[in-house]
Amino acid sequence: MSSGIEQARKAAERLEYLSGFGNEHSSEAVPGALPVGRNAPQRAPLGLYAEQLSGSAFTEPRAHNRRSWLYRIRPSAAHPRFVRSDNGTFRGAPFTDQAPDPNRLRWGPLPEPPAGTDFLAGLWTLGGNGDPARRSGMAIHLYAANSPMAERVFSDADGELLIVPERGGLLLRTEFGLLRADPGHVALIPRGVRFRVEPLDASVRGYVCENYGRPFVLPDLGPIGANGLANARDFQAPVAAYEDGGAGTGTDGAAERPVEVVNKFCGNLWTAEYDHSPLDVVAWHGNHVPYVYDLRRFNVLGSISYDHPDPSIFTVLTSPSDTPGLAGVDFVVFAPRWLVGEDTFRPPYFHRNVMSEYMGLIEGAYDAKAEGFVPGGGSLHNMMSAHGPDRTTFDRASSAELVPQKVDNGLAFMFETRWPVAATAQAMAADHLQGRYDDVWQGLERHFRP
Ligand SMILES: O=C(O)Cc1cc(O)ccc1O
Ligand SMILES: [Fe+2]
Repeated sequence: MSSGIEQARKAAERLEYLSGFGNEHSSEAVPGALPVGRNAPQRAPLGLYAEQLSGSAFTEPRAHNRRSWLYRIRPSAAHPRFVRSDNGTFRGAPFTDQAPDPNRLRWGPLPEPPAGTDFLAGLWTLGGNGDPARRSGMAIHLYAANSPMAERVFSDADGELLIVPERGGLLLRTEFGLLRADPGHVALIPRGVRFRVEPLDASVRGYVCENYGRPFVLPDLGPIGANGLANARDFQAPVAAYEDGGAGTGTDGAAERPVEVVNKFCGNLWTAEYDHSPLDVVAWHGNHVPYVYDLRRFNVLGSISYDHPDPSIFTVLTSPSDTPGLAGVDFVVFAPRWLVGEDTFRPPYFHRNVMSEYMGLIEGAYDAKAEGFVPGGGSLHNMMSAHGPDRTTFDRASSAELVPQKVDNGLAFMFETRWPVAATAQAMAADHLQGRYDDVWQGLERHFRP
């Protein structure tokens, strides 16, 4: 095992977390670092600089207002000029490489990248919609990496990042502290928050939803009641931890080393070389914070009589738009559950949807597809494209004996967005784009006997 992985695993052992979604959390890595009773005392404790990070306009209603106060060794303003750097395979909206494609598309997993590829270099954009300069829309990325972001840090001004590991665990070192995300967990890095990723395994892979729109929140529960779906207390925010010096330093007074800070801004990467790590926040409080969530804690609800409910019942997080019920993007999980519907076609039904659906698979299989939809791969069923069970699944489910059935052989998810997803040129040219996806719906025979 490489010493990088060993170090990351050691740091990821027994992490402490703060529990709850959207809370006013607070944390200090050094006792007394957090000011009491005010945000900006004349002199912040311990010689720290006070700084606000605003994730919403100052004046947004309380229910949507997001900001955190950070108490740091250097103010974020102390940085040199950013210059454009190569975007590589990490692309931003507007996605105009290709005309948006109405066809059903499916990809296999990303190939293993060259040795020395870190999370940032390993990001590969499949497509998206909207415009980060308008703070609306989303992008779908995959990542494959095998190296730590050793001396570099990333932040995304364009949106928040929902990271969905599929293979291998990640240690996320953020301005707010450390998070661990293994396959089956998701991690969220809010807009503008600086972080580094260190793999906990030799080769890591997964998905990222970049949400340019309003921050993800828990969906309303309506008649479901006060509990269910993703429970707020299962979201975990980090406790304060800081680097004093270069990236990876944790001790007081270590020599400051240069750190490359990469910022994604309106679709492009910009880089500046700092003379210290910007992960130097000793204490913080607020509600604009990163978090992790274990998808296995999702409380799956469904039909206990008949029919297959719409998958909105599986929404973990939603990014609302100005139209009630119409999400910029929903994050939906298909977690282990019982199917008991009587006289019901139990797998996902055939349908055409005004919303666009990107699906990925974290492990196992998905109950609408017998084969070809594999962990690390993904499918895109764009606005109004006809999709549903493949032929094998249709035949099987149409004649299955309807005893109670546990679906527990996989963990799939969906990024469902209000606008069509335009794929990037690299996604349409990729070797791992499956050429004959349409065939899964071939041979669905005519059974009509009037
Ligand atoms: O597999 C899909 O296409 C996603 C999906 C799942 C489901 O249970 C119902 C509708 C739907 O679009
Ligand atoms: Fe669908």
